[in-house]
Amino acid sequence: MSTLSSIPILDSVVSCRAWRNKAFDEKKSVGFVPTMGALHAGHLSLVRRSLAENDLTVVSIFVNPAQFAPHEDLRTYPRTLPQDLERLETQRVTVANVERTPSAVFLPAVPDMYPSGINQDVSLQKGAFVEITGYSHRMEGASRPTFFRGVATVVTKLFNIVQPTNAYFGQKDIQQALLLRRMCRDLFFAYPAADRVHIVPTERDPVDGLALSSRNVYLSADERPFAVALYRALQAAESAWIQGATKQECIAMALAVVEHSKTQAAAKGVDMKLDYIEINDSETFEILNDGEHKQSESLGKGPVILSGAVWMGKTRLIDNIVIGDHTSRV
Ligand SMILES: Nc1ncnc2c1ncn2[C@@H]1O[C@H](COP(=O)(O)OP(=O)(O)OP(=O)(O)O)[C@@H](O)[C@H]1O
Ligand SMILES: CC(C)(CO)[C@@H](O)C(=O)[O-]
Ligand code: BAL
Repeated sequence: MSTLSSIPILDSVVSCRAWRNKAFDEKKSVGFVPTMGALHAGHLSLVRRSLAENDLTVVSIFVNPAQFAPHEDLRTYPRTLPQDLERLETQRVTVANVERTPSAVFLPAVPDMYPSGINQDVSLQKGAFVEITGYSHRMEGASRPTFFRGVATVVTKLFNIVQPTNAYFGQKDIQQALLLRRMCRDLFFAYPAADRVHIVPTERDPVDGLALSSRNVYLSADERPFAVALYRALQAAESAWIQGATKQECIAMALAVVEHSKTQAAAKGVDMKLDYIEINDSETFEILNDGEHKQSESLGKGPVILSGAVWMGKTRLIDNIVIGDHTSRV
């Protein structure tokens, strides 16, 4: 155990297991917040939720090479460990007159997490990997075909090491959270059980509503004002949906908002490119048919996900709005 901060740092799988065994002995519940660091208020809202609901809270910081395709930004991904530790130290929640603060930070090294080694090229990978098939090819999976394999694999490892009672993920990465819930259900995880995988609402910039994201630091001052166009487009589609528009009409509304911002951005020399905007079923992630609109909820079909991704120059941002109650699922 290292002591770079007032919060104990567990810098190996062995030390994390020992920490967890002690918590088992003491019959303490453990909340877990997996992150890749560069912590912002979105991460901290997950931490506070865990503090409120568990005796102990552990946060992992691990930039997972397996979820980055070879052409993606693994090398430049923001790494801000000293600030991350400072931010975690400020988090506290009082429960029954007892103040809770984060109990430990798990900071494993890449060789510790990948004992057989790790190559970002899937065709060269060796060892055990986890795939959630049939549900990973739409939305983010369509644009990042190896992403969920990398996420499911590292989160399986993290869950096996930390063995959390509860785990917390952000709605910003809604498909990731729902797929991980499905993984826990399909593979009979006990720590956490599928219904202990919690989805926490997206924290947004208080001024314009941009979803907080570690990658926002890549945005230049010129790009930043246009980055919220995706959220505005999703909001436009949402209100059309609520008024009973067809799926195609909702998408058309959203595309018009993006087009408008794109033209304004281009006038300022900012390059903006839409990756996708879609409306998908929250269970299967299949794209909704044009005929399926808001009546799908009253027919008992449950919530739908309005989501998208946009490139602002070299930065890829995602966002979503869930229509209906996704917390009732799984
Ligand atoms: N704005 C946010 N509100 C709530 N949770 C969030 C937000 N942003 C990220 N999270 C959640 O924090 C956890 C860790 O995410 P991660 O460390 O990848 O940060 P990130 O901001 O999503 O980074 P990136 O820019 O790489 O997508 C995930 O469960 C993610 O969904
Ligand atoms: C869940 C996660 C920590 C796995 O590396 C990552 O995908 C993230 O931060 O969202
Ligand atoms: N929050 C998702 C992590 C990633 O984009 O790699």
